[in-house]
Amino acid sequence: MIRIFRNTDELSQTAAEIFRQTAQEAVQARNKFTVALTGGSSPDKLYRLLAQSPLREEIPWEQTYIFWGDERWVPLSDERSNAKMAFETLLNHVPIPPNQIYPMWSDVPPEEYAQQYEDLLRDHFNETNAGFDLILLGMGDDGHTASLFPGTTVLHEKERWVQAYYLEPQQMYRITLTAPFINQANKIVFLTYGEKKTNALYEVLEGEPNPEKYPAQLIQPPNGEIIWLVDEAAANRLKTGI
Ligand SMILES: O=C1O[C@H](COP(=O)(O)O)[C@@H](O)[C@H](O)[C@H]1O
Repeated sequence: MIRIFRNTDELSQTAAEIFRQTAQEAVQARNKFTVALTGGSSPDKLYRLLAQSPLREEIPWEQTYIFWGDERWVPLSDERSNAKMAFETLLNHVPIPPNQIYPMWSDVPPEEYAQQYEDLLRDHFNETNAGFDLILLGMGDDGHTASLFPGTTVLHEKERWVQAYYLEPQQMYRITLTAPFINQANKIVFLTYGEKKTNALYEVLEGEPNPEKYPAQLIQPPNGEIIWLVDEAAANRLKTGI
């Protein structure tokens, strides 16, 4: 499903509403809500909304478990850290038990840590016997999502849930959930806005299949729901929904 908004306020408000509703439904069904956060700049407004009344009081934070879809391999104090941004805008302001928040740390070698994070996820989901209730994703101007960048070997991963690799153009390690694992989620919500994303959004949603160049095309949950929340600027070249 693609939903197009006039501005980022309306888009973020809808994303916050989906978050609230999904959390409440998951807790009702399993007494637990498990979500993977996205990094980058796109979720900033959403996170701030979730931390404010009335949504703050309506979300079952005590039963919420927070993971990340990807991370830049930097310490939590680094401005580029996806987790730092989420703590500052959201997690420091809501009553989630700290032991239910799982940032991707950078204090052991990245490949080793990727395996540890995968083990953590496998333990978590073995207990509940369910996939993520919700994965939030952004999309870069180049069509990457999470840390699934164009032309990288992680795009071909079939078995692993989490992988780390050196991203040469950015001269840094990245750690990311893999596409097959993301696709096991019950619900995936993309937040995509701004005219810089117009071309990539068109290619991902309506262009020829080419996930090597536009990795967000890999995100197609066979059993889950996928919702693209986009603004008019990003949707400018789309035929669908306009
Ligand atoms: O590097 C990243 O970029 C994408 C997109 O970021 P945005 O600033 O365009 O929203 C983001 O989804 C990902 O988590 C992040 O690591």
